[in-house]
Amino acid sequence: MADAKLIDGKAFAGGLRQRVGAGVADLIAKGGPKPGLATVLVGADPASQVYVRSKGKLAVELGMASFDHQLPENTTEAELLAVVAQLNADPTVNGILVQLPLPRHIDTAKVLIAIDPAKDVDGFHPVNVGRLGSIAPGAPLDFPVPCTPLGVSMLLQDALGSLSGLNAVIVGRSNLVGRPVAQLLLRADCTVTITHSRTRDLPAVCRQADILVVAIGKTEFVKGGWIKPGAAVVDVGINRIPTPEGKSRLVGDVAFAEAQKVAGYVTPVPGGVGPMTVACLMYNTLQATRRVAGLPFVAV
Ligand SMILES: Nc1nc(=O)c2c([nH]1)NC[C@@H]1CN(c3ccc(C(=O)N[C@@H](CCC(=O)O)C(=O)O)cc3)C=[N+]21
Ligand SMILES: [Mg+2]
Repeated sequence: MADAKLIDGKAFAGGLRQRVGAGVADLIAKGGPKPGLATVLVGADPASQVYVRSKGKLAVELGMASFDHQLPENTTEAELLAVVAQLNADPTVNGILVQLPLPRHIDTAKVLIAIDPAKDVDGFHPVNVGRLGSIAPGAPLDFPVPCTPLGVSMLLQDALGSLSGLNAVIVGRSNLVGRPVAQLLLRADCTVTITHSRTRDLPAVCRQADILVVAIGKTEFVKGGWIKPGAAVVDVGINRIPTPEGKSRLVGDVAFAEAQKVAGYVTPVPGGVGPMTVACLMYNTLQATRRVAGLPFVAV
């Protein structure tokens, strides 16, 4: 069988970013507000600093305002909640992203519920989780949807066209990825199975999948023999592993070389889902700004 087609997330994200940039220019040209994205990072984790910086940089490239808040590791929950309240009240801020994970002494759920749902560009507020959890098949996504799952569904729709009736198996049940991916694929009329660490005979369940989405956080966990020939495999994993030269490289949750021999489509790591996450954050920030300006929902 021929090797799988590569799903080029980096290229698709480039196009999406361009469309978002055009949407920002159009909004401002019509007298609308300049979209503003605030990122909040607690602590000095170097990888998190890189992500937050790249988000701020991209926002500015697309014509948005960027507000970066770096707080020390020992920030109290009350102090973080005060920052969130200040951003909620600031009319120049349309999107708020609190980088996760937060330090252990802070209650993440308490922080996420404090974010104004209209500014919740991660889609993690319970109101937005509930909207996605009760969406009708094919109904418009006219509220913030978690960025990585939104990116996954865009890539699948671009690669496969209609997803109607396909068997989708999701490996991983996190609130950040697995569950919202399941909701989006159910909306797209897939038959959805969510698997996890207690699933019996996981390889056999995976082999039923026309669409296999893997978000489990374990390096090269899914093997080639778990994949149905011709399936579309989306690898959400981002595992940083050391190289013999003392550097590090990114590896996914799927054994890529094996998958490539069996699958019909596969996303690479890096260059697959990761760039879509950041582009979808920009998309959500534009859409949040259009909504406060009272403009109708249009997908870009
Ligand atoms: N509130 C919140 N929202 C998030 O969306 C969020 C978060 N917290 N915490 C951390 C994770 C991680 N994350 C990534 C975004 C982009 C890439 C990305 O662009 N990856 C590139 C490679 C980047 C590199 O080389 O390091 C790629 O896969 O090609 C990766 C990871 C967003 N996250
Ligand atoms: Mg996100």
